[in-house]
Amino acid sequence: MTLVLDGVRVTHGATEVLHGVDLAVARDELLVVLGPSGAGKSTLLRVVAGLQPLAAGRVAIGGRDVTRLRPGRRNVAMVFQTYALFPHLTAADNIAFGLIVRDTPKAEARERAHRAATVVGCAHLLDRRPGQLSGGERQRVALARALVREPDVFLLDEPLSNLDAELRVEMRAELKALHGRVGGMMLHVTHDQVEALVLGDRIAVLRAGRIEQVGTPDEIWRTPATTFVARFVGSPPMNLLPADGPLPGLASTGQVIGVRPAAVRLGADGVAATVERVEVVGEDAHAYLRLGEHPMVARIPAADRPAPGAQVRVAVREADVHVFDAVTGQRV
Ligand SMILES: Nc1ncnc2c1ncn2[C@@H]1O[C@H](COP(=O)(O)OP(=O)(O)OP(=O)(O)O)[C@@H](O)[C@H]1O
Repeated sequence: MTLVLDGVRVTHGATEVLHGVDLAVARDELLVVLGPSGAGKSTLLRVVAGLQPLAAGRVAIGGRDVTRLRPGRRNVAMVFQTYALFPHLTAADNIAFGLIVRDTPKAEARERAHRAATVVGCAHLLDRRPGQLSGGERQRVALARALVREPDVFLLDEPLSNLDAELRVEMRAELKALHGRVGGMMLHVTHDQVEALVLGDRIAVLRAGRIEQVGTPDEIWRTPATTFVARFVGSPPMNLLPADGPLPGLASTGQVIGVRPAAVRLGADGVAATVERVEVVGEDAHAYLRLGEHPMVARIPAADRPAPGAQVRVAVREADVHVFDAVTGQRV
């Protein structure tokens, strides 16, 4: 079972929002679509769900061309950012709803709803209505509702974004564990790079309707294909400097060098820099430096941080340098 998008183009009037997207999701793969707001992530999910007409291209699930199939005939289930639960129905009825409308006998629907709720850890909440549930509990009910239909593809549209930070981290881990238990193809959309790195078997980075890179979290992190990916994944973002800038000899003219903040070393040797400001984030500090006209940020242990205004020296190991083409932004 695979999901394949082939040359998918979507237009809204004169605006093209997906420019010929090719993407394949393997059997039992959790693929995260990562990109900034407006990149076309939700549109991509809607394409798979059958909610979005295509200007060109095709969608196949398990070798079957579903491009022209109605949403109800595709065997996909979507979990929305807002959960979209029916407020007047209990959790049990919300979960069973998709089965009931497909004429599943009531007793069987209840039984399957209970099983799905047990898998996601909300079996004790089945008699409550959405208004009596917390955000995280609603999230579980929405997941159970998707799960109960045993879909070929799960589509998750920023399902964690309405949760507070602590719960988001907890549900993120649970979602990954859930996928480990139930398998199936999951397409999970987020603009949160940490979520993508933690959750994804692979990540597709989407920018302005085009896929910039598809790879494992490790590949995306270690070998970003473009300057966009390099800066979008990582916080603070990767430093980019011209090859003939303050750290010469690391690349050729016409190239850009990239250095992750954690790879910037402050010490006795190297290029002179001024500390403009310092942010302390728990054990870490982000030192915002200026090397002549070029800004640079270093991530260092908070205990070693210099004072604002201090003069420091900056060194970078060659092995830590990423090189990109200055014009195309592509990795060299
Ligand atoms: N019905 C529409 N008519 C015109 N433009 C639209 C329509 N729906 C979406 N768009 C545009 O298509 C682009 C992609 O939207 P989409 O919602 O897919 O982005 P996204 O990456 O999911 O963003 P976000 O993270 O903010 O939800 C945006 O520029 C948006 O303004």
